[in-house]
Amino acid sequence: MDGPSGSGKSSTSRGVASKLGLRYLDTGAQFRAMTWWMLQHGVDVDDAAAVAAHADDPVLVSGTDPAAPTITVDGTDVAGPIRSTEVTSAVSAVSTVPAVRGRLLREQRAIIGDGGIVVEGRDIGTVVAPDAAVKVYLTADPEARAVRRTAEMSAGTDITATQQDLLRRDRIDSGRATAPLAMADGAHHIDTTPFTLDEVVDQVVALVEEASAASEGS
Ligand SMILES: Nc1ncnc2c1ncn2[C@@H]1O[C@H](COP(=O)(O)OP(=O)(O)O)[C@@H](O)[C@H]1O
Ligand SMILES: Nc1ccn([C@H]2C[C@H](O)[C@@H](COP(=O)(O)OP(=O)(O)O)O2)c(=O)n1
Repeated sequence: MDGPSGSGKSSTSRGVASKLGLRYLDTGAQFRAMTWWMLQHGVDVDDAAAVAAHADDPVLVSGTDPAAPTITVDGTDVAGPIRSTEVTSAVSAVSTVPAVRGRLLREQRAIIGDGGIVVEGRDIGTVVAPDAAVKVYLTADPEARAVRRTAEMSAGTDITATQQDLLRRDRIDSGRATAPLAMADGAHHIDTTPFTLDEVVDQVVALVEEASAASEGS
């Protein structure tokens, strides 16, 4: 499941995984955890060489229960801190560093290798798991994405500023040389703007059921 920020990847992926009894991996949380570690250790996130030099230092553990996903860095629970505005502002820069992507790619494939999982991010269908049984690319209008994100934040958060940050990250995530955000070959595109979360979950569950019926029939 790929798509830009606020398109509904996390909530849809968790809903689909829960309904189908699958595991769940939020790769954005892994990039955020790497970014949190860099900021904690005073690494200049705009210095790609400095970030690359520390790419293998943090120890990340991702819990894959869709009802209660977890993430720790060096044994510390960082589920809250990785959503801070500081991490959100810095995460696209850290995500452009090939050493960071390479390290996380290895860990993502190891987790996926255990089978039965919904994985969400920016490059899952294109790079991490191009042979996935079902690939989904979610989008939503920028206004809808900003309204959804702002609703999650504390009262008084400015929708215009949130939308500007989403669009800034879209530009970096889509324009980077390594594994840019892009729709994978064979992906199903769902524009979630007019649909409720439950409707999108049902659409994706139907795609998975169709794919599994087709593979049993072949
Ligand atoms: N189809 C939808 N309609 C309305 N709100 C949605 C929909 N899908 C997700 N949301 C809400 O939008 C917000 C952002 O969704 P999220 O799943 O975190 O997006 P992403 O992982 O793509 O950034 C969440 O508060 C979520 O509950
Ligand atoms: N597979 C991935 C997942 C996320 N990233 C990067 C790009 C995103 O701006 C950040 C954060 O991702 P995340 O999915 O947490 O972002 P949102 O919650 O949608 O705002 O990580 C990536 O480069 N590749």
